[in-house]
Amino acid sequence: MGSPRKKLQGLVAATLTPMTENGEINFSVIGQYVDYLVKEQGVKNVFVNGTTGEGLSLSVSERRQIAEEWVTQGRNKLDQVVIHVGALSLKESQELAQHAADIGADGIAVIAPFFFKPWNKDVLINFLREVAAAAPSLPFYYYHIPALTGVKIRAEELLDGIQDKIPTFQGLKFSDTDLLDFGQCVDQNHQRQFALLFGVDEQLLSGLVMGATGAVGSTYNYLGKKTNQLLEAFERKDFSSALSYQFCIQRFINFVIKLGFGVAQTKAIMTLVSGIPMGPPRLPLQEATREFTDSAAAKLKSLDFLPFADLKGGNLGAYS
Ligand SMILES: CC(=O)N[C@H](C=O)[C@@H](O)[C@H](O)[C@H](O)CO
Ligand SMILES: CC(=O)C(=O)O
Repeated sequence: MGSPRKKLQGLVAATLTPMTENGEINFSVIGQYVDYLVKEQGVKNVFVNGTTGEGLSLSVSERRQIAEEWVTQGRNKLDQVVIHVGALSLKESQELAQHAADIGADGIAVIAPFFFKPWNKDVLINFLREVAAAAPSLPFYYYHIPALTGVKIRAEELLDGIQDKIPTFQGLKFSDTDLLDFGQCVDQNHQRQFALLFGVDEQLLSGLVMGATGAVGSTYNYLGKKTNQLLEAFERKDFSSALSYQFCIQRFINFVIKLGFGVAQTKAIMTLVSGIPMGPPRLPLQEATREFTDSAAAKLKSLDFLPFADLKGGNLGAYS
């Protein structure tokens, strides 16, 4: 603690919370899950107990145990384990923040409270500051997801001068499609001290062009390898290949969105692709149907069998 930390970069998988058929947390597969992400997907950072992890549907005790399991199983395997500690109760959020520090997590993230909502930037910052102060040694990330929280305070406004108020502020997880707002976050991050992590997987390439320093998302659980190829192509300025990868990812996400896509469906896809049972989601989410899983499986298969070279003659011709 206290030593300068490595900046959070590259892909960060928003982890699912494995559950048994009885709706209990299935801690026994988290070790396997870590190995799968690292070895099969090339993903070495995780974001635990967020949207994808059904964090807001879990008890505080469950959240603590899950965080602990990821930190323990991830030791010497993962680069960073960031714990989402947002809650409607400031007290619970502080408890989780302190717990994350105690167990040796690498950072904490917080969403805006979404029942009684902060209606301006100052109120939101006051709330975030109180949580961050409960873990003064841990990097703090704001998790901007206005479509789910209903808190639409712009991220670029929040970022302006934030380190004076929250000294541990280290960055942002930006889960919104407003590239003006995101671009203005990047623009004011002159010293590049913050991690600006893009959170809309189907639009990652746009986020990268706009200056994202990394990405957090649900699809990196099972499309991490493919997305890493996108990142590599972008790094070497091979934008034609980067776009091919993005389109391939979009074809899949577009397909499942039309069938109805959320955390329950992500659990079904991950179970299918990784072989690790993620189980059903917790109410109010409903388990994915067999029909969904079969269609998603067929789509994944067809995309994997389509080599990127074959795309060149088609709609990507103009870019190659
Ligand atoms: C609302 C939501 O869950 N967003 C996730 C992260 O923020 C994304 O990773 C999406 O699941 C992904 O972009 C697919 O739409
Ligand atoms: C996508 C993401 O970051 C989350 O599930 O919280």
